[in-house]
Amino acid sequence: MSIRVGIVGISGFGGGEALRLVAGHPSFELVHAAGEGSAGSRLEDRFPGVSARLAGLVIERWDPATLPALDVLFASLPTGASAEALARVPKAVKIVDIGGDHRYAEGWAYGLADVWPNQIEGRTRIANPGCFPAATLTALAPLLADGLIEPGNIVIDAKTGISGAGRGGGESAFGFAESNENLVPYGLLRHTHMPEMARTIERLSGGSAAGLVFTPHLVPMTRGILATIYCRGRATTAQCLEAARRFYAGRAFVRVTDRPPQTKWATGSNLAFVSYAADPERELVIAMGVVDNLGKGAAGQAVQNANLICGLPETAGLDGAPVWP
Ligand SMILES: NC(=O)C1=CN([C@@H]2O[C@H](COP(=O)(O)OP(=O)(O)OC[C@H]3O[C@@H](n4cnc5c(N)ncnc54)[C@H](OP(=O)(O)O)[C@@H]3O)[C@@H](O)[C@H]2O)C=CC1
Ligand SMILES: CC(=O)N[C@@H](CCC(=O)OP(=O)(O)O)C(=O)O
Repeated sequence: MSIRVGIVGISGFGGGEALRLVAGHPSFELVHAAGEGSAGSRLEDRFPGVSARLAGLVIERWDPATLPALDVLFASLPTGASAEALARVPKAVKIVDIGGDHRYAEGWAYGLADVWPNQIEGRTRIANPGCFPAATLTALAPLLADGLIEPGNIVIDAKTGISGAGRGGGESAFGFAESNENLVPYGLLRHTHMPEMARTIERLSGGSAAGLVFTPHLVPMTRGILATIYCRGRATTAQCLEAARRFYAGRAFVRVTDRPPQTKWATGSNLAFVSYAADPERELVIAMGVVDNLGKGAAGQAVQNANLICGLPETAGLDGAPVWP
């Protein structure tokens, strides 16, 4: 069975990773690529290593009115650029939005695929989580589900690779000379991912109010996120690990590890690694979550979501090993 796929924003980092995953997917066939500045170029002009089968595909100017017949559209546009246009995509086309315009929007399922797969299956509009929420919420979900930490008292200290800012670059974008051998905090007290994380923490904890502090830092690496999360709770390390192993039993993409996870473990994959260290005497629980910002943080999770809504095995096209070293 061939599922006809389109990618809008294909020249960007998220779109490029979606291209890589779709090109290697056993059931997906890329039939449409779209963008703005890149419109008119062939895929091989932008991606010299693309397979001969896809090399000649021309990137179209993004216009929902001229879409060919598609089963699934991956949208990887700058946040703020997709809401109006995606509303004009025909209902028959399933959409996975990698950007931030539809998280908790009406009619859209929140695509935290390892936690709520059943709420994604059967839907046609999926909002992929942000990259920091993907790392953070995957680590916190088992603790919140078991009441092991207080949802009102959470401090998230996250580190991200530079590709998280996109090719176009967000407010945190720097050139090589500024980002190499440098460590840069940004978005303090007002990062756009805070409301998304707060809302999801409330869902995970059965409605208790979330209270969180979140500070992301840019580090000089291309990919990867490590979220180190400080919480209040009386659990032991063993209880936290056991809760996570139970919560993610049978789930393909979350690995619960005894030792603290490292960003390189996830590079190029849709994996998330979680681990915990806790001191009940001090009522301190440290949760750690690692993802590739372009994998579980973007295109990997998007393909997982597309698999779920297309009735495919969740792991289709995603079971390759990470890149090492
Ligand atoms: N980078 C990451 O790690 C993550 C990114 N995201 C989100 O994914 C989305 C894409 O991010 P990312 O790939 O990093 O960003 P990039 O800047 O790398 O790419 C965005 C792409 O969108 C295209 N584009 C911009 N404006 C328009 C428009 N008006 N119409 C059509 N195409 C347009 C551009 O294509 P062209 O070259 O043709 O102009 C560009 O290549 C964002 O919402 C981002 O927040 C989410 C999780 C992680
Ligand atoms: C390094 C860097 O700039 N990272 C981005 C996160 C990318 C992401 O997940 O963005 P959306 O939620 O908009 O999809 C940021 O902090 O805004």
